[in-house]
Amino acid sequence: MTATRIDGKAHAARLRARIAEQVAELKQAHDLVPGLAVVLVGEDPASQVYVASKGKQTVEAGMKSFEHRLPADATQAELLALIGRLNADAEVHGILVQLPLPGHINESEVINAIAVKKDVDGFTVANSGRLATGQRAMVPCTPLGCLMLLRDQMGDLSGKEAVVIGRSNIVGKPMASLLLGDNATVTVAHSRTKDLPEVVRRADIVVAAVGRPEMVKGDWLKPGAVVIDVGINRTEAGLVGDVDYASAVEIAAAVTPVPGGVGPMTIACLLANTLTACCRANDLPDPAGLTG
Ligand SMILES: NC(=O)C1=CN([C@@H]2O[C@H](COP(=O)(O)OP(=O)(O)OC[C@H]3O[C@@H](n4cnc5c(N)ncnc54)[C@H](OP(=O)(O)O)[C@@H]3O)[C@@H](O)[C@H]2O)C=CC1
Ligand SMILES: Nc1nc(=O)c2c([nH]1)NC[C@@H]1CN(c3ccc(C(=O)N[C@@H](CCC(=O)O)C(=O)O)cc3)C=[N+]21
Repeated sequence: MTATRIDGKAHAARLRARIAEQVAELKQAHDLVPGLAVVLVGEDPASQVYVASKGKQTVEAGMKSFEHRLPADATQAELLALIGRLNADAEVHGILVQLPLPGHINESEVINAIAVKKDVDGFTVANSGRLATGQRAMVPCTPLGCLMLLRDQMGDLSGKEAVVIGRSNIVGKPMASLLLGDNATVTVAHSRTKDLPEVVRRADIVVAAVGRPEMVKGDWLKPGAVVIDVGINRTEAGLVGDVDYASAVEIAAAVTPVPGGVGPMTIACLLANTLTACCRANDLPDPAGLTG
């Protein structure tokens, strides 16, 4: 039997509709409009595509979108000055600095200049630490989107064996924290992991965030596993994930496709975090069902 194709695109569209409703209520009850500022340094074509779709979906949800494009040779001081202005701007509730940044810029200094309450990516040290210690945080968008898809597919994750492949600060580590928060038993694998197929074979949940086209094969999987493919790899054959979808669907219970899986959820969760940041900035309760 072939696995369920987890329709991240449709799930994200439903999530955005719920966000738009809550944004309309916020406007009506409190005359507040959430605002998201996106900062893009340089002209990386893939980044341009994401930034454009983020701006479009922000406006469609009834929020304000502010785009700031800096040339590839912009200095770190210029970037920090811009972040300082956005931190002080009452119309801006969320700030996203598109990564990667050009090599001459210190990424962590820039990210940590973002006001913690406006850090809708959840990438500052303060928000990473809050998530890791179980305190109220802004949760990184991609892992939050993966968690929502997993809960939707499996219900309670308590006691499930989860294997996260990849240990980056923006995907793998926060994903592991979220799965622990839902009481899964979590293994984090990486490039030094010995016998990765054997590690993956014990997992009820596999989250692949590696950046290697179609690395995870169907015969690595435990029959009935739920597989979340975070990978976005541009190959000559087009956009592919980190999971070999064709062989995975023969063994798994459910698999996310690329495109149309995690990617659209990432952007929807960015909108969710912007709404959450706006509510928190105004001492209102968190929006229902959006914070993970
Ligand atoms: N859909 C979405 O919204 C998003 C998608 N992405 C995509 O997700 C993927 C991962 O992104 P990101 O976390 O930023 O990537 P990083 O390059 O920061 O991290 C990759 C991780 O994979 C591990 N790894 C590399 N090779 C292997 C291997 N052969 N076996 C096991 N582990 C390996 C690395 O291990 P080590 O630490 O030892 O080097 C590292 O921990 C990329 O394809 C990226 O484009 C990213 C963000 C959002
Ligand atoms: N500060 C920061 N925050 C990020 O969240 C961030 C970032 N920098 N840098 C780049 C990565 C990557 N990322 C994606 C978002 C959406 C899709 C997405 O919607 N993908 C579509 C396909 C899009 C296409 O065709 O290119 C899909 O999977 O269906 C993919 C990748 C966010 N990132």
